[in-house]
Amino acid sequence: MGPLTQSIRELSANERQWQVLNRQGHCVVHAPPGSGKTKLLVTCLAYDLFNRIPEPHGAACITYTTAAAEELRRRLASLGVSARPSLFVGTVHSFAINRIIGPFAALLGKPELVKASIASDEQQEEAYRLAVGSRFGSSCNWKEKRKQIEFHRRRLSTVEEWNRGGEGLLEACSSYESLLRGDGLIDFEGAVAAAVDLVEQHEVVRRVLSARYRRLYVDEYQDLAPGLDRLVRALCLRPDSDVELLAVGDPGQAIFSWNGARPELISELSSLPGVSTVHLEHNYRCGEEIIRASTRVERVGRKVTAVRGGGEVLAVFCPAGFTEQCHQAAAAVGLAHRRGVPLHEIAVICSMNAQCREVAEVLRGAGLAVAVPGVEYPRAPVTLFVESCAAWAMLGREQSGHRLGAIHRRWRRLLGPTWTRDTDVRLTELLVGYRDKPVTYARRMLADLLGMGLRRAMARPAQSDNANALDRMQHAVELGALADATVVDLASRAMRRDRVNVTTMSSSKGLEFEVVLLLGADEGLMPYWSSANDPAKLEEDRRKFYVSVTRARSTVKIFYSRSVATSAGRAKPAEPSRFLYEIGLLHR
Ligand SMILES: Nc1ncnc2c1ncn2[C@@H]1O[C@H](COP(=O)(O)OP(=O)(O)OP(=O)(O)O)[C@@H](O)[C@H]1O
Repeated sequence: MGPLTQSIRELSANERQWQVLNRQGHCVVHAPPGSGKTKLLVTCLAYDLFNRIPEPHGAACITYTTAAAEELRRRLASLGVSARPSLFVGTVHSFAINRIIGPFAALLGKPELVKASIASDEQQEEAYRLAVGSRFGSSCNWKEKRKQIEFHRRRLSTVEEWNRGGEGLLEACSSYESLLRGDGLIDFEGAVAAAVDLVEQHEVVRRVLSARYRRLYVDEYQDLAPGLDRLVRALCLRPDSDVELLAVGDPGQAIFSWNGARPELISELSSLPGVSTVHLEHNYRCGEEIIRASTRVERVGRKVTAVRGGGEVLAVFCPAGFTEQCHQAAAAVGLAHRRGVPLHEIAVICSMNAQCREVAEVLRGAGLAVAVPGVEYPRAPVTLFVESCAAWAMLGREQSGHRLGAIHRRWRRLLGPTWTRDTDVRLTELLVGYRDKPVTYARRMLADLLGMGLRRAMARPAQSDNANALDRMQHAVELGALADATVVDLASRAMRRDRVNVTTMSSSKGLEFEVVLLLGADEGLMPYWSSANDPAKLEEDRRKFYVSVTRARSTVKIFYSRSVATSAGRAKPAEPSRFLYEIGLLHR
């Protein structure tokens, strides 16, 4: 039986998933953790492409982060879906830039958009500093103002909302955008806003997109800012555009409202005429006890039924502080591993990147292999490409799940106009060559790829984000934490095999592990100091805790110290996290 048939057969055993596979018209799926949202979305897309969307038509599948998009592509490939020009799988930014602005801006007489390059982090920082300084004076905390401005830009706020946000904010935003425009630049927020405008204002854009992408699939709807919601409404819910929508999400896992997301949009979407709603309730991932404990923390109040029995949730007190938590976590990893749990089935989750680095150091010191995705270098298309090259080269297609065809397509996208067929041949020869060499360092492989045209391609302005990620990867493999890493190490990062995953609570979203070790469960970190008096932020921290706990299949250990480290590094007494009481592990 092929993998798609197998997946469809599994869905058929669940009445509600089956209903979604056979839906007619727009459908919104609300579903708790582990209930198969992603599996359902990907299986529906694969099934529809084979059975309901004849070529040359296609579909668009949109999610929030590059890592989530990568996971969707991987799962689609494993179901036998191959690329077609009218199939888009990626982030909302990428859809806005490559599938809306790229094809339509010139046609509609917007030369400034056609020529604009994506601003690098440094260029954005410089423009924000200048714009905020000129409106609020140089003594103003420009980073704080930048956060506020970005929030409103992602929200596509109205003038009233901007004004409610604070005096002068909208002016500073206009001057930021005009500084970028003056330099021929645009940022992701600007690109999404421009794309929304093109789709909403121009019937021709809606008609062409509707013909090309017959169906639209959206993952993690609760985390997407209004920009995507506006695109969805314009493409799916207006009389002159008839793209069929399948959206999945969970307001109980919304953790990006601080960033402009509006989790209530998925419920609003559900209530629209012509949109059917399905609530999933079986959790296939977590043992029964984990579901019972986590349900005490979340506030959505829905029914979740366990498919698996067992599961354990424990608290571990480490009175000597966070460093002791790291050592205890290393011991817990060792114990689980000795009991037969592979290292990649163990996650150590912290609230901040700095803690991830600290615990990663301790784990490495204990002789454990560690993956800290996104901390040593960002997960961008180019760094994921390098990892997948290593995986294919060292492990082959069957074992790695990475296909040469997909690697070539990414290579072609990255090289852009500098790509030639010959570069595909050279890339293949290079990768095949590593298999015969005894040990090749990751820095050598990166140097080879850079020399084969990657460096030159990164000089294009549109690649500035990739270029930045690649610089950080280069630094990590030449001088940083990965200086001794080999191509095999890079391969296992792509596979996430045989190494403990260290990740932040936010980045743990969408992942699943046998064992989860959650560190830093003290007031001040969980929830954050700044959330304690802000009900909305407190709820978001609670949801992050809920997301982290529900990553585990069988064991969750939560570490606390009754103290937190100050910025000066001193231990300050703190209460255990209130979530430890709510989940039922501590009692007052
Ligand atoms: N009908 C099914 N039969 C068997 N297993 C299933 C079924 N549906 C989902 N699963 C399994 O449940 C697990 C969770 O699925 P998936 O990752 O798609 O859930 P999710 O809802 O996206 O989770 P989360 O929101 O927590 O990230 C996976 O291991 C998946 O294979």
